[in-house]
Amino acid sequence: MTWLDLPADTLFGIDNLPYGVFSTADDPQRRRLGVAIGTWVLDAGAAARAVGSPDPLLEAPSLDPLLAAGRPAWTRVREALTRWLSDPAFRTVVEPCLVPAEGVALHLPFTVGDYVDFYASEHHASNLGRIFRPGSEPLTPNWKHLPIGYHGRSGTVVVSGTPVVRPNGQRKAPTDAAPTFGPSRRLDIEAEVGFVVGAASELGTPVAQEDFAEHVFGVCLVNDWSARDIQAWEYVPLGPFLGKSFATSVSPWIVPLDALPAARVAPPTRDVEPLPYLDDRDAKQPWGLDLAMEVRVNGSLISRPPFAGMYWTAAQQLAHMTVNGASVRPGDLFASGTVSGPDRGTEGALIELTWNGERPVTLDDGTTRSFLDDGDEVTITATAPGRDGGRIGFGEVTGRILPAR
Ligand SMILES: O=C(O)/C=C/C(=O)CC(=O)CC(=O)O
Ligand SMILES: [Ca+2]
Ligand SMILES: [Mg+2]
Repeated sequence: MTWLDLPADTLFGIDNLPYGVFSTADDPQRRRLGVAIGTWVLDAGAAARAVGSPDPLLEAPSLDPLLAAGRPAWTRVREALTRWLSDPAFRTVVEPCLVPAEGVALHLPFTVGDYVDFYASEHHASNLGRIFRPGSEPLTPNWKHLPIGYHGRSGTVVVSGTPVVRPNGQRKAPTDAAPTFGPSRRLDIEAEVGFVVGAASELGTPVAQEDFAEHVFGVCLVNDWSARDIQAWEYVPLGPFLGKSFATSVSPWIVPLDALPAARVAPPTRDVEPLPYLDDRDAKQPWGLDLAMEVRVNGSLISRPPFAGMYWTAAQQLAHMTVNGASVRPGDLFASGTVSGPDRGTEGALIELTWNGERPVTLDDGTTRSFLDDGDEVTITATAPGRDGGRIGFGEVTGRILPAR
């Protein structure tokens, strides 16, 4: 229980406490570490000072030092924040450190290190296989043996709200004789879940699945904007490149893994036996997570992707990403891959929802979309089960398309 007067159905209750970085209109240059609670942002550094235990990890203008500090520090800081917001004895000193959330600007909360994007939804992978590689098996022979991924461009990871300029590039439809250059005509979204690495691992030493929570700090939402025409022409044989590197949007609030015990679920049954380092069948609690996502274009709900059905978990992805000895560093971000369910209306990308443009979606204003128009605003939200029947909110990742330059 918190001494704040929060509605029972708040998505930012005391069992969530996601971390972000904010500034206020009267001091726009000063970035501060904040924690979302109800309709407020707690200035975490100021609160620590107010209770008489200033904390350098909370004074930084980003989450970087906290991420690097590792699991014991994450536990200590979360326990302290919970105590300050629960124990009425702290109310008079902590309450002045609450800032109304509607008035703050939210920034990219950490320095993004390496960025990896996976491909973990069987439904998405099968759909894209059918669309991109008609006549072949939808799933490639490796798909159920390893979590397929690629390294993306961390420098173009942007915070929610950043406009996305339509990319120019080479486009070539299978029927075109030669490629042409110009603005993408098939600009798409990918609704994904991102995992933020905190504690580094050692070069040469893989991170086993059971050590997932020692290294991963928290979870955010990701929109992996994708120019399908550029992608389809460029991706053979090395994979996505300019069709995805122009921008990747992330939500500003990082929900700690510690907020998600009630969200953990068993992943779907795998029909191919995984190699030992990927096997999670005996794990006490594998890392399936029951996030209910929603995708809106200009406010119209177009899809509800279910994260619980992802074939590969984030713990398997981290184990795979490091099994060759590659290390991870604070701020590394890896995304799940597009979250698509088996049913119509649960696909995480327009290319699937509209089946390559053949069946456009109708928005609430009566207009239709195969892919995104200039001016369109895409917003992805998610919630997960929380304590005592409550829900954990992830906030949103949103972005509006600007015309090509
Ligand atoms: O199947 C392909 O050739 C391409 C697939 C993608 O575009 C997907 C990708 O970025 C990974 C994902 O989000 O699942
Ligand atoms: Ca993707
Ligand atoms: Mg991208």
